[in-house]
Amino acid sequence: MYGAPLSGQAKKMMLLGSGELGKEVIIEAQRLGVETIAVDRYASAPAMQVAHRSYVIHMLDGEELRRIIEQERPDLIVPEIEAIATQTLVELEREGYRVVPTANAARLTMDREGIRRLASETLGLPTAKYAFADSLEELKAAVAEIGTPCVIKPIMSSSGKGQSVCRTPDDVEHSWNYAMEGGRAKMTRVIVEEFIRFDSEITLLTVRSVSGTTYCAPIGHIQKDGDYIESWQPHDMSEAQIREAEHIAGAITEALGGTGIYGVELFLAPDKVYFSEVSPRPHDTGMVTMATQDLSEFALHVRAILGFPIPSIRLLTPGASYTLKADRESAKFRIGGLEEALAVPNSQVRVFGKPETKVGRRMAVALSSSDDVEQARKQAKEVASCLRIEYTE
Ligand SMILES: Nc1ncnc2c1ncn2[C@@H]1O[C@H](COP(=O)(O)OP(=O)(O)OP(=O)(O)O)[C@@H](O)[C@H]1O
Ligand SMILES: NCC(=O)N[C@@H]1O[C@H](COP(=O)([O-])[O-])[C@@H](O)[C@H]1O
Ligand SMILES: [Mg+2]
Repeated sequence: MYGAPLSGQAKKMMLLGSGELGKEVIIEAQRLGVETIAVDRYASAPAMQVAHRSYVIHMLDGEELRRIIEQERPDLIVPEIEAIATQTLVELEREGYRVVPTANAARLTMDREGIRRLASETLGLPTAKYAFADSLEELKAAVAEIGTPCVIKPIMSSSGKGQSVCRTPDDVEHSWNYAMEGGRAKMTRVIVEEFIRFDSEITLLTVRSVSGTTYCAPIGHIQKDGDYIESWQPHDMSEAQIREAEHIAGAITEALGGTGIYGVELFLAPDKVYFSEVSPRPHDTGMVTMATQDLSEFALHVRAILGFPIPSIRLLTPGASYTLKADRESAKFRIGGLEEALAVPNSQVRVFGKPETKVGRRMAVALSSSDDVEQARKQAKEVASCLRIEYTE
């Protein structure tokens, strides 16, 4: 039971991170009458444009984070990105605040080391071989141990930032410099991972709610330079692969605990399913669920974290998503081609409303549905190809 937004008796949700995924979370929360507060490092972020209030703070600064949380006293603190002062969230949770799904899940997934050690060393889940390094010298030794090709990533980064494939020992220095430029926090540690030659990769959206643990139909996706380009649902998998994928997703989400949606990323190799990483929140490749499921991943997250039941999740149709990315930096641009894009049948577009473009920044996504998943992929790609960014400065 809760009162109307802004009445003083409302259920208050504070989102830490206000990008395209958070925007949809806020919309779903408002559909259930929740008061919403959006926080991010820059003004006019997508979720801020639909929230009741917003704040611009440096979310890696524990003091700033605590100040805003104590001022607002939200019922739910919902991390939307990894780069947050998670130690402060752990303390606030101890003091009685509710962090989604748990402060410990946010802490462990904030850096690749925490979640990788939990998955591999504590739970014994299959992962690529890995090692960590804090300097170029250590990285050379780590690459020699793992072998080439290998993948090198800052331990704190997302959407492929600072990530590169190291093909020969001669590439190590370049990979190190690239990781140092791309990492989010002032952290120099990197992870080196064995390069997995997978046939395909998926996100298994896993929902933990009062109704138990439920798995959405697997989402296949293609990534370029560590960032997602297109996704589709369902992805064709054998029974054995589905069983193994659900086993891995069940184990990692059980260990992280709490309620909400998790995006479990898995690599499908001919004879093995590998755990890659997990988001304790909606996943970018899961935007496709806005076109395919009765409850999108955002609706599921909100329902689960509010403690409401999720008796069923229905895949209504196969579907696909395809991203629109910027190719230069600009604060003056327009997004065009919507007339042509929306003329493609069974298709939709989400324009995120980000105030600035950057090289590789995701600005919009095309969504399509069809009885046939391959047809849906073609349509989504066609829709995205109609969209264009016109830079006016
Ligand atoms: N060990 C690996 N072997 C082969 N490919 C890999 C490996 N690690 C990562 N990749 C490729 O790079 C992509 C991005 O990697 P990863 O998910 O670790 O990065 P990320 O920055 O956390 O991305 P996001 O935040 O978008 O999930 C993977 O989806 C996969 O396509
Ligand atoms: N893979 C993670 C992911 O997709 N996160 C989404 O991108 C936003 C940041 O975008 P920006 O870097 O363009 O500001 C985040 O706020 C989240 O919505
Ligand atoms: Mg990933």
